[in-house]
Amino acid sequence: MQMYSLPQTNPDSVVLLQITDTHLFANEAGSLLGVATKDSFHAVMDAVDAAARPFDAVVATGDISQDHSERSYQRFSDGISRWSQPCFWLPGNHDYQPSMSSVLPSPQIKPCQQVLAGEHWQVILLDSQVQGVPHGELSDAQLAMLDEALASQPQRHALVLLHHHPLEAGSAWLDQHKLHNADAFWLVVDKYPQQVKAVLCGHIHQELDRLYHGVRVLATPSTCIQFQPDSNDFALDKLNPGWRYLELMADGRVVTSVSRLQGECFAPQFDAGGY
Ligand SMILES: Nc1ncnc2c1ncn2[C@@H]1O[C@@H]2COP(=O)(O)O[C@H]2[C@H]1O
Ligand SMILES: [Fe+2]
Repeated sequence: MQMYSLPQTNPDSVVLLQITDTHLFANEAGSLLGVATKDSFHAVMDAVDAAARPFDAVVATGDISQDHSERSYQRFSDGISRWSQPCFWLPGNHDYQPSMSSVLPSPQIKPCQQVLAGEHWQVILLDSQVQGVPHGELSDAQLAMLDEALASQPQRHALVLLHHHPLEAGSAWLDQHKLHNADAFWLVVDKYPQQVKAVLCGHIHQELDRLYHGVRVLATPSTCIQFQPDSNDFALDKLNPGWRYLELMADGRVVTSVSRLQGECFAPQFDAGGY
């Protein structure tokens, strides 16, 4: 298990910026259902800069690329190089790990599964990808890694990151693409009820904040298209692209909020194709 230590710059908390489901293409004009994903990603980064809220690291929770290309990962890396903070990423169902790892080693993007975040927290990054299909599954090795990371740091609060949602989010079409062995995941998490404070996902392209097994499960809007909550059939939402801040407090609380681009922008075209 590769580990990285993120220094505590503020005595009260460590702040993470989550960016998810950028769905970038090699082609800079590449679009998903009419949304040019490079442009929406850059608009999100511009809005993060305009907000001027300090953060200690970026976490990217999968579907970084839409087309498997090395160029799309380079595009992500080039984009976030405007920031000096380190970035931790994990794969989603659309990612292609040989291309992802071709961007590494990068001075900014750290290939690690365990981040010791300041003095009080650890962030654990899981790979729930099953190559070629939209649903997720955690291998025995990933489950063992989660167990080991939690067992190794009993004094630290834990934030667990994975692409796929480990619960029913409420949309039948999306819930068939959830983490299929969620029960096995929760069996491990349930062994550490004092430690795991939150689970953070991407994949569902919508905001979610729900208590499950006594743990806060969070999901976050994509930087491109949004899926409509509680829709049993595939449906796009008109909400704007977004991102999330997570403030990991010394006492174990997670203070978190989602932000979105303002004004009318990046409206998807329902008949544009592209998936
Ligand atoms: N019209 C659709 N109906 C069902 N599934 C879809 C549709 N469009 C896309 N998907 C898949 O559902 C996945 C959910 O989010 P992803 O970004 O992983 O990518 C999506 C596609 O793989
Ligand atoms: Fe996605």
